[in-house]
Amino acid sequence: MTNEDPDIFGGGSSVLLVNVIVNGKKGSIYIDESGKIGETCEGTNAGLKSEAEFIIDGNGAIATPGFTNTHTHAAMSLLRGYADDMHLQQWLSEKIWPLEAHLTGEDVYRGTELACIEMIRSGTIAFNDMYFFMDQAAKAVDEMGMKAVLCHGFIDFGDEAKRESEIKATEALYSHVKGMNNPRIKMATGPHAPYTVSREGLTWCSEFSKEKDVHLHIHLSETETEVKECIEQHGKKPAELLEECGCLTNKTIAAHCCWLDDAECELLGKYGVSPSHNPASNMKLAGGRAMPYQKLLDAGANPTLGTDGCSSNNNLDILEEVKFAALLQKFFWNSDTVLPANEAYDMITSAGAKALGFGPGRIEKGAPADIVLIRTDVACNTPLYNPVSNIIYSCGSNAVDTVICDGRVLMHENTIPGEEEILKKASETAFDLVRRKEDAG
Ligand SMILES: O=c1[nH]cnc2c1ncn2[C@@H]1O[C@H](CO)[C@@H](O)[C@H]1O
Ligand SMILES: [Zn+2]
Repeated sequence: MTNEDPDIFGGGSSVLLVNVIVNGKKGSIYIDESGKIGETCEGTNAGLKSEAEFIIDGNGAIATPGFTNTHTHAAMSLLRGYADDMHLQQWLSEKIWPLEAHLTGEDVYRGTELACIEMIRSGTIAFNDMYFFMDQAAKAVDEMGMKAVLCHGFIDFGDEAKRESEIKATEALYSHVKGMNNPRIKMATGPHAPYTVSREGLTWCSEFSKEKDVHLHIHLSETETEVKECIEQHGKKPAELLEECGCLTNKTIAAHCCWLDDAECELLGKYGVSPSHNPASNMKLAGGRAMPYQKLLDAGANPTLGTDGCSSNNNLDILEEVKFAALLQKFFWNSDTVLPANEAYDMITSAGAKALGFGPGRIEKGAPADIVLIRTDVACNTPLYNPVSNIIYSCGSNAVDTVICDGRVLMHENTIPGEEEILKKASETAFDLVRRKEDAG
């Protein structure tokens, strides 16, 4: 790749990608100033070449639609390696929540910047994020040039005063994101889970989402214990409770979904929910069951893929995650044909983009130019019988060379502007957070 001009990172320019493999053929892609794909064609298309402000020579790279991570807690990047090898409830209540009590907006800003670096490096262009101080997460996403759906993690534990403050935080995020007027950034409601949010809280979130036409992002049936407790407390299974509270729609993204039974899968299918499979987190926290991917797909749901946060993963590498997904599904359901490479690829491209409402997740005329170049002059892509197979089963994020989101180049020739400073600041911020917690006893 030839273009050395640092302005290539500025955005708002027309870009011609030449010498790439696009939709299975050698060709080129023209990106217009508005960040949309103008044309894709075979050959180098000299006509368009003269118009483009920047030309990126892909050197035979695979041009793939950028990837979408449909469940994470981006700023938990600061908690990477802070508490490992524990049981989920103990991990949350004894380690994670006490540390999160000391989080500041500045921490979330720095942690989200770090998360964006990691995601861009694995070819991710969009993510679905649940955390706190989300105005600061929005600032980081805006600056890093990615797309995101952001929600405040709404937890009321049945307490009315707490519920009121969570409602205020959700409304404030709505106004803030609306005021940013950035089409790459959306907000959602974020009822954390059926075991941390009351019926009233779940209902408020679903009504707010419908009224404002925004997504709803929730954890669902991650562990067997929470399913048992839900039945004891509410006399219903978790997905049934969500249906009753109006939380199941085609704008709902439900993370984990491990312990859903057949009838619950049918419910998610009926409403066109997007489940987010999080295999690394489920394996690490020993959830004991993999998401029933095939049942959800057959029922009409839109299965997608998420990494979960860096404290249960411990990275945000979607290429690592997608391989885990394809392998875990086969292993757990004892079927060597479940979740084949092309379906795993759909999960991180078209299905993910559909879940978050960020275009078709395909490289086609008129679509947002969300394009990733994956090198082919590397061992993991040699030989290149089947690009999709290699992307899912053999490529690591070290093969990701260039990342373009809405026509803006976020990484080129493996370089992301400002990366060194972002890593340094994130590391300082993380140690400072832990120090504040220890000082407070
Ligand atoms: O795997 C998980 N299950 C449940 N909660 C989680 C998981 N990972 C992170 N969080 C928690 O969700 C909240 C988001 O606002 C945070 O408290 C975060 O620690
Ligand atoms: Zn989560």
